[in-house]
Amino acid sequence: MSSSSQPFASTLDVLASLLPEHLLKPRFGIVCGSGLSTLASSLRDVVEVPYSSLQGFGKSTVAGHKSSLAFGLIGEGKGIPVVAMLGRFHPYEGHPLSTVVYPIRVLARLGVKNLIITNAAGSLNPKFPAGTIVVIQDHLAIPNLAGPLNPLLGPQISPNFPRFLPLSDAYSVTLRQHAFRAVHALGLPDDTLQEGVYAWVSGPTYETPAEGRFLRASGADVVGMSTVPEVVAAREEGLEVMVLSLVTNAVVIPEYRSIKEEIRRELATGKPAELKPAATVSHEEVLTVAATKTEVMKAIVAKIVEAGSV
Ligand SMILES: O=P(O)(O)O[C@@H]1C[C@H](O)[C@@H](CO)O1
Ligand code: HPA
Repeated sequence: MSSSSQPFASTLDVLASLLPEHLLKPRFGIVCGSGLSTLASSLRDVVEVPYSSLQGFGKSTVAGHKSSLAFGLIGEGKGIPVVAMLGRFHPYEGHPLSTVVYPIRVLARLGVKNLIITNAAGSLNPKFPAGTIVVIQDHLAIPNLAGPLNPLLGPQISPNFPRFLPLSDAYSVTLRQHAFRAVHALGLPDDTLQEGVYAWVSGPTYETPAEGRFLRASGADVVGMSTVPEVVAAREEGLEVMVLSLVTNAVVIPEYRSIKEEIRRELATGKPAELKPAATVSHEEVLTVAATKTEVMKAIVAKIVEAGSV
């Protein structure tokens, strides 16, 4: 899609008409993942702009995602202007990839230079239980490997962008360092924050045990249904990017049980085989765990913004 077919001018005009001068040039963008929209509650002087008033924005249809941009200040004194996306768009909702990444491109055009993306994710790493926050150091874009789901497919949005975008440096070293310093400065336990690899899957189904095992064997620590298209577009726009994944559940990867063996035993002993259905994950569980960690996430995000704005 070319830049002329995206309504940037209209979106930016609306924002300029609604925002006071001191909020119009945010230094940081923050994408709030599932259940994490309350990350914006620590902003001061907040102006919230519903996505419905912005041409080019979709509507977020997933529980735990609001549908607005929140502009405000973080930190003491004059404060640092930031913009938070309260709700994102996922391809599984039916949004085209150009819509999924449109808000990121708008943030870049507002002057945002640093982007903190958050998400809720399932853990593939037994050392990362629910509640762990993972600083993402790399990703596996599973849909990109199997089909046309890269947001940069098609005509380039700007002639200034490279046709072949490198991603070996996608995750900002500076911002990741700020995150680990933040945990130390806040006096949080060392295991609050870990680092690892995010596997992007299209969803909306959660993983089968075989898929979980495959992703784990592929080197992924967490898995989720968002984020990677945003990272790719943000890098194309030249932003520094970091991702904080909040582990909300363990991906269910049980030892396989042999039904054949169980029935053989039943026939031999006369004792009925147990039913014991497998454990499952639910979005309610994801939102419940996310809610328990928003204060910690908020504190870490604020410290990263302060450190990244000096
Ligand atoms: O938008 P995020 O990635 O935070 O949301 C996760 C992935 C799915 O959208 C949903 C599954 O529970 O939560
Ligand atoms: N799998 C994929 N996406 C997710 C999960 C999961 O287990 N938890 C939260 N988002």
